[in-house]
Amino acid sequence: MASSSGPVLVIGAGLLGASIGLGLQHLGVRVYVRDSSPTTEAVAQDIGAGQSVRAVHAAGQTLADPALVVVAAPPDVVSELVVEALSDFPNAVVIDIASVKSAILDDVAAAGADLSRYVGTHPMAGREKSGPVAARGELFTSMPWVICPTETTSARALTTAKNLAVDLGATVTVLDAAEHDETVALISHLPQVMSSLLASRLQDTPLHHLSLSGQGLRDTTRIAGSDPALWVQILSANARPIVESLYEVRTDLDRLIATLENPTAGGARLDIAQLMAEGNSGQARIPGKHGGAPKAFATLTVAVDDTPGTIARLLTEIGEAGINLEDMRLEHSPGQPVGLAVVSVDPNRRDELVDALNERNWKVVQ
Ligand SMILES: NC(=O)c1ccc[n+]([C@@H]2O[C@H](COP(=O)([O-])OP(=O)(O)OC[C@H]3O[C@@H](n4cnc5c(N)ncnc54)[C@H](O)[C@@H]3O)[C@@H](O)[C@H]2O)c1
Ligand SMILES: O=C(O)C(=O)C[C@]1(C(=O)O)C=C[C@@H](O)C=C1
Repeated sequence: MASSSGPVLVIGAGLLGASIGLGLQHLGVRVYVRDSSPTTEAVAQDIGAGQSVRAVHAAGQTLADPALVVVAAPPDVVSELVVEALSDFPNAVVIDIASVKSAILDDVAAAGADLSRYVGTHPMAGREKSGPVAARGELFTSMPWVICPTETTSARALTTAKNLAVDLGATVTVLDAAEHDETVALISHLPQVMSSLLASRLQDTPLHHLSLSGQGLRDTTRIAGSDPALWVQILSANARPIVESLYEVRTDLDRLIATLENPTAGGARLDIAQLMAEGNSGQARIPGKHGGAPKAFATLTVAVDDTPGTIARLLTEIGEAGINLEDMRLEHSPGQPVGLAVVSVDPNRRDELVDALNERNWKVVQ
């Protein structure tokens, strides 16, 4: 049962707003969705993320007073929407979920709004896609959700924000806004910048070269597909800590360039090995699954026909074998009508899954 009580008004019914709406409605919490785009608002209603505010008004009905307002619009407009919501709904707790926190808090405070009912938050879950069509009610399951209260935040506002995160399956971490911004500069904003910079190198690469790309390039460029309009706002609102990280990257890049300019010089190979080893040790520190200690999963590779519905059938049959899928990625061989599904599972259940898939005539290749 949900701890959140409705109605919840979600302002900004895109990827994040509609995902929150979907998750809450699934728990039986009543949600309204509002968006500056009438079409987005209608789509969010159609996918089940909540009742469109325009549709409520068009039916001559009035909106029930929301207990919680979630501002899920792009960072640039969040503070004005928070201030407006605090004034329009004097009994509601108002939260936002933007990817930057200090600038928004400063603007809300500068507007003289009632800070006791406002909490800045940030779910550390998302996708490289925008809009309600990409929304998923399970987006937040087992993912961190940062909550940034201030000295003036009321106990009710803090509890309401925590309940929302927990209801949607997330794990709550409390940080102040400055520590949040410094942290995400390194673990979220720098990765986005590096992925975009890398992918921008590919703009003039001939297609027959790109068609040779393996999983490495796909892994490192997935988020380069993110919405530029959103990231302009995120990067410019958190510029200082991002610049600090970029200086450190520049030092490493200068070091690598100098070494590779003379790769046979004494000590050059050791320096390259050190840079790679430093990467190994940083990468090993990233927890495998959120909230728990890093865990090594066993993988197995299944050849799958490149036909509609095959992956869905594979996932269903893994589920029917009673084995929890921890991760999965798809690899494609250029020009081949088959793909490779690389499936990660508990090492103790791997052999059992291989047997179950073989019995069902799947081709387990590794
Ligand atoms: N995309 C992610 O991975 C991610 C993850 C965590 C947090 N966030 C944060 O969530 C927020 C929304 O991001 P998103 O990815 O859902 O973007 P999105 O583009 O999918 O959705 C944003 C929606 O806000 C609407 N909007 C814009 N101005 C508005 C206004 N004045 N009033 C009402 N609606 C308005 C847009 O029409 C759009 O539908 C951002 O603040 C972002 O920083 C994003
Ligand atoms: O997986 C992704 O698409 C993301 O990068 C999501 C991600 C992240 O860095 O983790 C991106 C920005 C948001 O503010 C929160 C989540």
